[in-house]
Amino acid sequence: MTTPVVSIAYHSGFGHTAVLAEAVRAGAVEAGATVHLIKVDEITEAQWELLDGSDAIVFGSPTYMGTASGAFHQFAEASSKRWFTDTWRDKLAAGFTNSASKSGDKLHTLQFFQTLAGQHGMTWVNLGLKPGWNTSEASENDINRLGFFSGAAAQTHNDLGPEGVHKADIATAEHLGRRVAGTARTFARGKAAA
Ligand SMILES: Cc1cc2nc3c(=O)[nH]c(=O)nc-3n(C[C@H](O)[C@H](O)[C@H](O)COP(=O)(O)O)c2cc1C
Repeated sequence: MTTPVVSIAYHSGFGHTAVLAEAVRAGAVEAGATVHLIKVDEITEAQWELLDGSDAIVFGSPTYMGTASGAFHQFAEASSKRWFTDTWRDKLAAGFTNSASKSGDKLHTLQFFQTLAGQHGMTWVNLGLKPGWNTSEASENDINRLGFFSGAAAQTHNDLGPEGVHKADIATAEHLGRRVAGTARTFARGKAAA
């Protein structure tokens, strides 16, 4: 059986987004992937090489001032070294973010990830879930309760620590991990058969 390699390249200033990174990892492991969890603000040369050897890279960052954090942007800029050599071309990419407000302009962070993936020639894997919590009978505990399509989005109250990350958002991030791992396996099989 093909074992996909999924890397999660993320930043978390105060630990909330790290909870989601763990959830993406758990989902991808459940779907049979080998997973590397990489903190982009502490990334080593060996970890850059892990990214280079991955089938899929999942980008994760809190939303700060309506975009990914400065630390994530620094990583994105540093990835230009890979852009010159097309090292990430045709890998899969996906993304997740967390912020304090229900919207908080999180969509812009996910769109930034999509642009980054596009610049590298990567193929974007969306969330693949219908929106939750959008009828009178729906619940805030629904998976994809914030109704995003392009990636996994979470909202954590400003006055709560990482233990306050919403269970539905954790489930949404786990789903993304499973989806990326499954898609990576399908692509790997397709390449092998081509
Ligand atoms: C500098 C800064 C900017 C922020 N900007 C936003 C924002 O634009 N929208 C929002 O909803 N929350 C914003 N927040 C709140 C964070 O997104 C929120 O606290 C998040 O849970 C932090 O995740 P982390 O612990 O992984 O860093 C901001 C927080 C900081 C520190």
